[in-house]
This record gives sequence, structure tokens and C-alpha cells, in this order.
Amino acid sequence: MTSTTTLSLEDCVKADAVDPLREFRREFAIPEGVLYFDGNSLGARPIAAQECAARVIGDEWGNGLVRSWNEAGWFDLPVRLGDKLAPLLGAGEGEVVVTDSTSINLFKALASALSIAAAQDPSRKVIVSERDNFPTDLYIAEGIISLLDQGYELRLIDQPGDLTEAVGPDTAVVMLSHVNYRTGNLYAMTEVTAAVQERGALMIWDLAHSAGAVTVDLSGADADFAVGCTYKYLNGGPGSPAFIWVNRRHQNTGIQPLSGWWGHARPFAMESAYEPGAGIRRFLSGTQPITSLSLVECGLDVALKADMADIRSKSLALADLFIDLVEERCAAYGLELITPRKHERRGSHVSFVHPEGYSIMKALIARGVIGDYREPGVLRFGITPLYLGYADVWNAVDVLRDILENKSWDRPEFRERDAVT
Ligand SMILES: Cc1ncc(COP(=O)(O)O)c(C=O)c1O
Ligand SMILES: Nc1ccccc1C(=O)C[C@H](N)C(=O)O
Repeated sequence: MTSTTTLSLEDCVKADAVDPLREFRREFAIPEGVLYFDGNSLGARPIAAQECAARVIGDEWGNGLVRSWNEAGWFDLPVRLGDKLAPLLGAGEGEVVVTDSTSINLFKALASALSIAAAQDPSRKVIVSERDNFPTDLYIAEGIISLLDQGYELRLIDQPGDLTEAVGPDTAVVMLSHVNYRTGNLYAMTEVTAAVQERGALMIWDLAHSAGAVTVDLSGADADFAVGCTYKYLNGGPGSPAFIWVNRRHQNTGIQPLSGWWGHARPFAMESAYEPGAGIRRFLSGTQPITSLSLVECGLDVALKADMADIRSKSLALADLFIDLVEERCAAYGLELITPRKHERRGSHVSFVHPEGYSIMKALIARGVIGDYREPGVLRFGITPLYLGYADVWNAVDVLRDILENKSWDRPEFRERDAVT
């Protein structure tokens, strides 16, 4: 699609007809009348998930009972799924486990990274991150700082461009979201990792908004740790277990403070003292939610059938189209784009600020265009190339234009705040 001329719905229908990913939509259950632009919060359900849930609950749990830990491969599932996910992260076998939540994995990664940094140079006491990072990342860092009580401090940058200046001889670890949850800013992983490591610090990436959405090359960047979730672009289901990647050079060196029995060298020896297992298994803590974990495989199987390069180029094209259409058709209504336009700086969602953003998003949702709202004033639209097309983007912007033109967002029911936005 060209991105400058006046765009019609017909152009979009034509683009959909030649889209190499068009068949993937059939793999997802999306209700009639819904235009789903929130796969960056909760991915759509793979059709296969229902059958998988029936198998896990009916056969594996119902018939297999406790035997399924061995016979259905439950015990090895975090590692097996980690190996399956690895190619989407540019990672190798034995480097990823699917387990716990992103917050918990970040706790493990940050604690481990700090222990490694302290062994190299105990005078490094600063953790660098950004003020605009997803709040849980900053809260987890605060928690570790107070738990360790060794004089660590958090240094927050206000702009991506301020990063290199903020990382110095006092820095132990840099912890950033690869794609920013609000703006969609994308860091250059390889360059940033190199700059951080040159300054003697370790690099942790949060890939919550990257995995399955943008091309990621953890091995190529030679990062230190990474975490992320499976419920967004990997379509694992609400609250599905997250992942942690640990560079092989760190797997057997740092402290993993959530030293539960699943990370023990011999879990079923039932020894009274903890002895960490070798390799990535050390980053497991305790028993996993097997039903939820099993469903992660359905999303992975779909994602692995697609070419990540096709996903990325369609994501950029759909987002370009979204931005162009909003600028062309909604110019009079005060939406301000806060997502970088440059492809190399943009993840897979598009965000606009508007003083009435909350009410506008609720009005959109009432019309079946589902995005979400983030403070302050941000309307956020996730771009998921496996189940969104060009005509969907056109139709969504058409509804947005109509809501803005008719001020139909201006109703008391659209002002009422829900617990989850
Ligand atoms: C960058 C980022 N990190 C972490 C999280 C959340 O982590 P958790 O799944 O532990 O709630 C999110 C979204 O919820 C996120 O966008
Ligand atoms: N886990 C959730 C539970 C409920 C509602 C939203 C979320 C999200 O994932 C939000 C997302 N991380 C965000 O970037 O805003």
C-alpha cells in the first residue's frame, strides 16, 4: 500500500486479497462485529485452544490424573515450550522457560543480574530504567532494592535518547522495555545492548510488547537476560505463563532467589538443602498452572507457522495505514500521535493522545472497535497482523471519525471508569 495518496476502502480490500498472512485469521475465534485492536493487551483465542483445553482437562487431568506429570509431559512443559518459543526470540535451545508471570520473572532476572554485577564490581549500585517503563518493572526494581538493602538505587531516564548518558561506572544493570507499552517506541536492541555492556553493565530486556510482534534477536544482540509475556501477541490466553531467557554465560553463575524445588538439581530427591539445577531449569521455582501453560502451545503453533518477517512488514504497513487514515480523516478533532513514525523506532501498536481519550475509547468499544486506554489520555490500538487486515483498519478509523464528528463519546456512560481500562 502506498502511504500518501487518499486511501479508499477498495484499496484496502485489494491489499487484503494479496496479503500473504490472510489465511491466518481463520485460526482465531473473533466474534462477529468486532474489530479487535487490543491484541497488545490480550491476544485473540486460537481456535485450537478449545480442543486443547478439553484434552488437558478431560484426558490428561480427568483420566491421566497424577500420572500425567510423566505421561502427558507436564513436568517438562516449561522447558519444552521455552524451546519452542526460542526461535521467535532469536534464542537457542535450553535458554528459555515458560513459567510464572512477567513480574516474577523480572524479579528473578534482576536479582540474578545484580548478583552477577556485584561479583564483578560491588561498587556499582545503580539500576537504570525509564520513567515511562511499564509500572510493574519499576515496582519490582523498588522491591528488590528495599529487600537487598545494600544501597542500590533506581535511575530513571525521561527520553530514550538520554540512555547512554545515564549509564556509567556506577551502573550495575539496565532494564528496559524493548517496545514501550504506551508510546510504542522500539529500542535498537543490538546497539543499546552493546552500549550498555561497553559501559560495564548488564542488559535486561522486557519483551512483553515484542514477542510475536517484532523481530527479536537476543543471541545476535548478546543481551544478558530477557522476560516477557505470552498473553499478548503470542495469544496464550488471559494470564498465561510468561517467559524468561537467560544468556548461557549467566545460567549457572547468578543467584536465583526464588529457589523453589522446581529449580533444584534433583527435585524428587526431596533433599532438605537447596542445590540449584544446571541450565535454564534453575529459573523455575514451583508447580506451574498446567491448564493455562498447555494453552500457550496453541498460540505458539500458529505464530511458528507464519514468517516473522511477513508479520513485521504487515504490522508496519497496517500501522502506517492507521496513522495516515487518522491524519487524513480525523484531522479536525485534535488527536495527537505519540508513536514514532520511523519504522525502526516503532513496535506494533499505535497511540494517540486526546483530552477525552477515555470516553472516546469507551465509545469505540461500544461500537465494536476494541482498543484500550492508558493514562494520560492515550488511545492505544494494537496491530496484530495474524488476525487484522487492511479493511479492518479502514473500518476502525471510519468508526473513530464518526464518533469524533458526532461527539457521540460525550455521554455520561462513557465517562464512568471501569476497574480495567
Ligand atoms: C512491558 C510490560 N511488562 C510487564 C507487564 C505485566 O506483567 P505481568 O504479566 O506480570 O502482570 C506488562 C503488561 O501487563 C507489560 O506491558
Ligand atoms: N495483564 C493485563 C491484565 C489486565 C489488563 C491489562 C493487562 C495488560 O497486559 C496490560 C498491558 N501490559 C499494557 O501494556 O498495558
